[in-house]
Amino acid sequence: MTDAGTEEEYAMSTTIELTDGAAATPSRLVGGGEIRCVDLVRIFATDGVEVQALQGLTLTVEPGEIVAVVGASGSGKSTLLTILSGLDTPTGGSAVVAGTDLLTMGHAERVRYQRATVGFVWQQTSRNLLPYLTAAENVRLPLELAGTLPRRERARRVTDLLDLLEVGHAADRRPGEMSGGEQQRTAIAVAIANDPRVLLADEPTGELDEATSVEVLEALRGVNRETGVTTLVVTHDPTVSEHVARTIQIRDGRTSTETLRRTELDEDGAERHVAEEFAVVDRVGRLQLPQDFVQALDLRDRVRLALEPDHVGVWPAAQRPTEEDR
Ligand SMILES: Nc1ncnc2c1ncn2[C@@H]1O[C@H](COP(=O)(O)OP(=O)(O)OP(=O)(O)O)[C@@H](O)[C@H]1O
Repeated sequence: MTDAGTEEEYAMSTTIELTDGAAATPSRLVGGGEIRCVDLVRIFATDGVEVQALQGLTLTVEPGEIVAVVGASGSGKSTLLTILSGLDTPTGGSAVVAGTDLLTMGHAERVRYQRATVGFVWQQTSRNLLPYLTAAENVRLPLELAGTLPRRERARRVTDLLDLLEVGHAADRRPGEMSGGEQQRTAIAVAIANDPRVLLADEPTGELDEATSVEVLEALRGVNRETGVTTLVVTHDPTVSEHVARTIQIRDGRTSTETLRRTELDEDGAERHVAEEFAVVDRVGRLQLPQDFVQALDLRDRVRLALEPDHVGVWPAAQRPTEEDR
């Protein structure tokens, strides 16, 4: 057998163990970023039992981007958002948002971070708005607390924000007198009142019906486009990917795959929506295959691998690839 033959034989018979979830870091994501988490770990210990809610999660969101993080129940979405909002501290790894290191910030910096750097929209409409204040008063409150905008400009700012979120008609209504969608759109106005650099939304459509959810997701997208605020939406709803250019899947406390959407013009000048799926590769080369790929080929335990000049082939271990496959 020639040397080349030996190499080919080696490539053909290489197998990898399919472990349950590999850490994730596409190399293009290891740059700067307005939100940057690297190998983020959060371990909860209750009654002597440890739960690893985040198991080395890596993700970067560039300034001005809107990104959705999607995952099943228990995958670590809320844990991630709670850390990014400064309400919880990770066990390990690093998390930097708008230049603030979330692992080392002190009390005063944390308060400043939560008041000025990030805005939040939570799932429970009741958590976002004070029930005894009108929509306009709710939006005005963070402006008064911050005190950065001159008093005479606050009323104009409130009107502009309510108009941007298309809830100007509800300015004098209390949350109990508004629909769920109107409440969440008002909540977005509250969250961006002080012009934060980053907007975080945790299941913002969780309590809404399908049509209203679309309305709220489009409102988030509109705000991102109009103001340039870097936006991270966390949800279990996979249809969110139709509303944002980048969706990151989270599985077992790690980012696993990404879907990128873009609009192209075909030869006739007509718009065509293209979605591409990427697996996320970490610094040591681990990647998670998408669950539907694993199921479609019944991949389990180990798979056959082959390195080709421009791609890597993956086959069920029992199947030998033909020249055509490769
Ligand atoms: N305070 C806590 N103490 C102990 N375990 C926790 C705590 N918070 C979260 N967990 C566990 O960490 C894991 C991730 O939880 P997390 O709430 O982040 O998931 P999620 O993706 O937001 O789920 P859901 O969509 O159901 O809200 C789960 O196994 C959960 O039980």
